[in-house]
Amino acid sequence: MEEPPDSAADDSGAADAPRPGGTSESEALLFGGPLRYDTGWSQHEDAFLQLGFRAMLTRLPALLGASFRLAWQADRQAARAVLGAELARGVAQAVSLLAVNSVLARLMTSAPIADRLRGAAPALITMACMLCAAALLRAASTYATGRLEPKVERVATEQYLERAAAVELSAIEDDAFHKLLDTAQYGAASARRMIATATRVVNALISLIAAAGVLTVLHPVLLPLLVTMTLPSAWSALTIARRRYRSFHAWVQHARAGRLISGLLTEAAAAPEIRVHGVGPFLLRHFRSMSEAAEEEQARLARLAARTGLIAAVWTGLATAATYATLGGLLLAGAMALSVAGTAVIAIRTGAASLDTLVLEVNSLHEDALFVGDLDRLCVEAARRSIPAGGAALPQDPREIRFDHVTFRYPGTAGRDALRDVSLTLPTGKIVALVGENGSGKTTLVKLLAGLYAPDRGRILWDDVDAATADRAQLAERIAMVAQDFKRWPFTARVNVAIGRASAARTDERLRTSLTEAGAEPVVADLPRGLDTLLAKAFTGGHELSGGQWQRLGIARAAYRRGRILVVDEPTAALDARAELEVFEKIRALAGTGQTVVLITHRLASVRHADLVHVLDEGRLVESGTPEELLATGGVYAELYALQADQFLAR
Ligand SMILES: Nc1ncnc2c1ncn2[C@@H]1O[C@H](COP(=O)(O)OP(=O)(O)OP(=O)(O)O)[C@@H](O)[C@H]1O
Repeated sequence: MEEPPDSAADDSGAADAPRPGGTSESEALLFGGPLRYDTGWSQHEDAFLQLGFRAMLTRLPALLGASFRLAWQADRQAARAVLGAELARGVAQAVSLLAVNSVLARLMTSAPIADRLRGAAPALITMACMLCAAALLRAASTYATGRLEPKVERVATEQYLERAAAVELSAIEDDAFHKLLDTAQYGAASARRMIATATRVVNALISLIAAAGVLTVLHPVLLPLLVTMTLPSAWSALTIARRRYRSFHAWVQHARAGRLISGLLTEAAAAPEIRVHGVGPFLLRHFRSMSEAAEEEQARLARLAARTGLIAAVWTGLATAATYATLGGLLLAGAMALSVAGTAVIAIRTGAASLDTLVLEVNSLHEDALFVGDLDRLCVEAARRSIPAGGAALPQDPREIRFDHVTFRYPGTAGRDALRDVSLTLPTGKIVALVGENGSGKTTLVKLLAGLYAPDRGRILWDDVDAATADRAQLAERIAMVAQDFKRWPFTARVNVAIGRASAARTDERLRTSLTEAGAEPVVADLPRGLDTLLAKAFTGGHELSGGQWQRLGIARAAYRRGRILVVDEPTAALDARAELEVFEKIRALAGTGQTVVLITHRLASVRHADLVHVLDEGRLVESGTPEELLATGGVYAELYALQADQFLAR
């Protein structure tokens, strides 16, 4: 639906970014209201957009420097080759222009033609040599640029992915950060383009300096005329590029929503519901509506680009006429020799072409730099929001983990806290169950325990060490987690288990033990290629598992991790009764080996074996105790327990 602009000079108006003004009612329905176009980053954008032509030229050295730095980072040898070849090519072009001047001067004398030709021969030979050298240098530069470009893109993409993977979970869930991720993803492709553009800028700059130098020597009035001829295209290119960039930013979330809908239509997970519930036409309708809004914006940009281009063309025409009229005037007044006028025409044409190229390429460079700027901003923002490195060491064998008056609300959510003033202990080496109705805060509590979020108020203490000051890598090291929606990696069964500790060397023994601990051996035994079966149906040879089978692999993954604290969130939701019993047996056995188990489940019969139960209700801790104590007290736990038991007794 949308791609980044690829050239500032592209005046076709096929700009990619639609305008949110066209958001249709149906989209509003789909998204529960008009899409919110966050302006969190717009101050930066505006700063870029306010740049005029002069400011753009002033920024040129910095832009060229940035391109060169990128190239240097990616491949020093190729960067050196490109720069050297382009500089030498510019010099060759300048020398050949001077040679042209010399040829014309020799030819336009009153000497006999043979003498004139003989006189012009050295300059002609120089010119031919320079043209050959320029062609060779161009080939060298093309080869080196071709080698350099993909490397630059890879380095920039790696930078993007590395930073994105290192930020806190709260950043990944933040829509403003997502918008930045969206725009910054084009930074890598832009960085790639900047290399070729920068080489063209360097080249055009050198030939322009040569042409301008020659013109200034010929007649001082010629240089301003050359500049006047080129100003209109500069203005037009800059105006169009700025419009495109502004539009791109305004529409980036709309475009993401459009991609999301089209992705849903082809995604395997949504396929059954699309077919049974007939969701296809509904999604298609919204896709069309959103695309039409985007098309309107593209048409608007095309209309404006056409108008701007036309104004620039008229202006250029007038300036060109004025230039040639001036040349004619100078000739008529006898202020200029015919040979000089001939060289001037060639120099004006070369100079105008170079200036034109320069303006367009600087503009492209500037536009690409805006996207690379987005990537830079992402890096800065990601560094600000990255998971901190280092910190206090956690106790080797803590006696307990204590939540001390912990209050937490998800960032950006209005309404109630997910956890409110919760104080509880998780004794190590025991099975602790968290119980409560949907939305009571159980999953939130374990996410805080794992360091995925920090409390807004209160502390989480590992003995006496506050987790907020602790080394996060060490904290993560201690935790193994089977989340409710654990990732079903589209890799082999082997990798799906071993990814629990991706940094460890994979050993078959460790794999087998983990599979046994999770009761997942029969799952693997049933797979056509055992552990080497690809668990991604969309690929050749791929195989799909049932929900319960996946769940056992998920538990095997957590077992493989060997974290001191095992968090299992609804581990048996997809398991049949026999498998459920078996899994709880295994979990109990893990606690027997000294591992702490934090168990979240709605199956209260399974909670009976827990050493301690904490009951949450609307984010508050309402009861704590052993299952027997809680049953005896007759509180929330006893009530929920009785409700479930009644279902078996009721006829
Ligand atoms: N990522 C999130 N962003 C914003 N709010 C969230 C997020 N995850 C959960 N919540 C909200 O926090 C509250 C507690 O949710 P939580 O997932 O901790 O409940 P739970 O007890 O685990 O529920 P369940 O039994 O349904 O799994 C709910 O009101 C929920 O809407």
